Amino acid sequence: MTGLENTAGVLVLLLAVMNSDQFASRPRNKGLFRAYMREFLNFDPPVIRRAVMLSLATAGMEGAGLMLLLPLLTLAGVFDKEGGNFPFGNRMLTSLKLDWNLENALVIFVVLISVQAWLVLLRDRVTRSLYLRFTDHLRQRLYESLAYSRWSFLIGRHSGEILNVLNSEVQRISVGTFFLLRLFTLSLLALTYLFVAFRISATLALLALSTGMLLWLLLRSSDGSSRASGGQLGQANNRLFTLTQEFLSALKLIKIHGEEASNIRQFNSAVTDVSRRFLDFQKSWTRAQMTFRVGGACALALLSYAALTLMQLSPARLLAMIAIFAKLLPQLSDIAGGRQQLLHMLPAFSAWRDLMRASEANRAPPTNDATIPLEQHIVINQVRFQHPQSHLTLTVEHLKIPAKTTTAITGVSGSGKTTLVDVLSGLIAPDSGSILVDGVPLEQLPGWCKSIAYIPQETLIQGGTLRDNLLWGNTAPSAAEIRQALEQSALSALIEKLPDKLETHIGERGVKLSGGEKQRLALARALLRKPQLLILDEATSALDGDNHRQLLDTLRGLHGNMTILVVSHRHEELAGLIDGTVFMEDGKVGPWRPALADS
Ligand SMILES: Nc1ncnc2c1ncn2[C@@H]1O[C@H](COP(=O)(O)OP(=O)(O)OP(=O)(O)O)[C@@H](O)[C@H]1O
Repeated sequence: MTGLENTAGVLVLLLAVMNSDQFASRPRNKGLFRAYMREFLNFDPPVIRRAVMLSLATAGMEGAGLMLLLPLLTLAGVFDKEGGNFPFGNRMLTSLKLDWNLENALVIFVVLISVQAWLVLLRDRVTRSLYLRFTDHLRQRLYESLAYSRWSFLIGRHSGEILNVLNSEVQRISVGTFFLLRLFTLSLLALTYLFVAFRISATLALLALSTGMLLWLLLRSSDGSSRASGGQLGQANNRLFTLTQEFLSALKLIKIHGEEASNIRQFNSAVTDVSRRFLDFQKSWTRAQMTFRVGGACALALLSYAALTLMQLSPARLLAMIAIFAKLLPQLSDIAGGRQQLLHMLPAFSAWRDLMRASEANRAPPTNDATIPLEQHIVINQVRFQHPQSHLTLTVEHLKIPAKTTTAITGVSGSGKTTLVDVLSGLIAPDSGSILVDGVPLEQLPGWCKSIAYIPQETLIQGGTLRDNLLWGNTAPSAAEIRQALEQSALSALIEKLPDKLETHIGERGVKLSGGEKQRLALARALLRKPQLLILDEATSALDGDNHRQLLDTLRGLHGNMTILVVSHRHEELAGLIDGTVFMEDGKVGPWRPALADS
């Protein structure tokens, strides 16, 4: 960072946290706030610098406008010469070589206000786009980090939690950042007013400042509750997202079991909880502002009294002071409120940072686009793997799967078939042992996942058209390639019958397709990848007789073109299709046995 950026950063930091000892008194707050500021200041230093400059300029113009106020009133004949004797305002007029008359002073006043309005417009545009882009940046950084993190890390997190951080927590950071920028602007303006007040009457300004500090100290008590309610709001949002996510994924089951009412109850309670947490904070926030305003009004009355009776301030100066304090008070109350908003936002930033750190610490090794050919065999030696908190240990002494064969992986439910496939495809790194593709260790093959097509039991079908689904995850296949994939997966006849052909919309998650059609669509999409290794993980088990037979016919057609693994606990149905079998029991993986010997 340049010196100027540092200065800008320090300015933001100083002014945003006017009462920084409050943060200092809570080390976690302080550390979190620093981390947040670092993230923000490193985001786009030139634009932050511009926003700081514009805020300084608008505050300067506001100050100049105020300084002109009293000479103007004197010229207008409202006050006598003494009341209007303000060197700065007078100097401003004389330095412009203008006659000291009302018309010129009014023109300058209008010009000052117009320039200020223009600067405010520029400042607001810059700051608004700044905080919105910062929000996007946080969201995109986290998304990218999650996308590149290890599978083992992702499956350990509830998707509701991830959704909550990506959506509502980042949104709360956005609101906090808006208040940070506002706090900065307001603080500058408040300083400007105080500066002008000092020029009018230093004693009175000092008195006002001390009263303001007193009010400020009074409000410190609500800081802790702001922070705490921010944390509680985060938890309530987390529950809401988790429930929503679970509801959506279990929709069919909920309907079949008639569990709508209990789900609605849970959801309603989560929604009310979020509102309650939010209202709790709003209450303390508005209470803080009200305290400031009422206290401020009392202080203003006392100060006016003191100024008139004890200090014998001229009416002109007194009027100017009242005008300044009347402007200053709402600003101070907004500053106090803004601080509460920042404290309230910190737990959201903490949630974002924790998830970000965890996913970065679990970053998967990089992959590349080069397809790895599989010409000879996949060999697994002495592999061991245990899922966290699982009773099952996957154990492979030695397994050799010949290339271009079709192999059935069989075993009872829970014997570890999917785990074996995850290890084979590089999704899970084993605790020990080696996996060799044509003799090369998997760790040296960053493009291995690009050579694999995987079809799970629960196929991923997206909304949109048939074509959208075919192209998902595939880089621009030609029309001939699409035709061939559709032929191979026995989908051509169906598509021919549809009026919109490949442009037919299949509804959300493909609800307009049957289970078998979805599986064949998934197979066509998989074939478009031109995989070296095709894995079907119980992909046929949910299909009825016809669809099942059709899919097996398709696999028969692919036999010998690529290495195929069919995970199934009904391997007898694969007779005549497979070259070999791997049997699993309680996590132990047997050798590859030729199909003949198996039967
Ligand atoms: N994400 C996970 N986290 C923790 N443990 C897991 C996870 N996935 C699987 N396991 C453990 O591994 C065991 C085997 O699961 P796996 O899915 O590999 O078996 P499977 O043979 O494919 O079962 P099925 O035929 O029912 O699909 C499970 O019983 C569970 O203990």
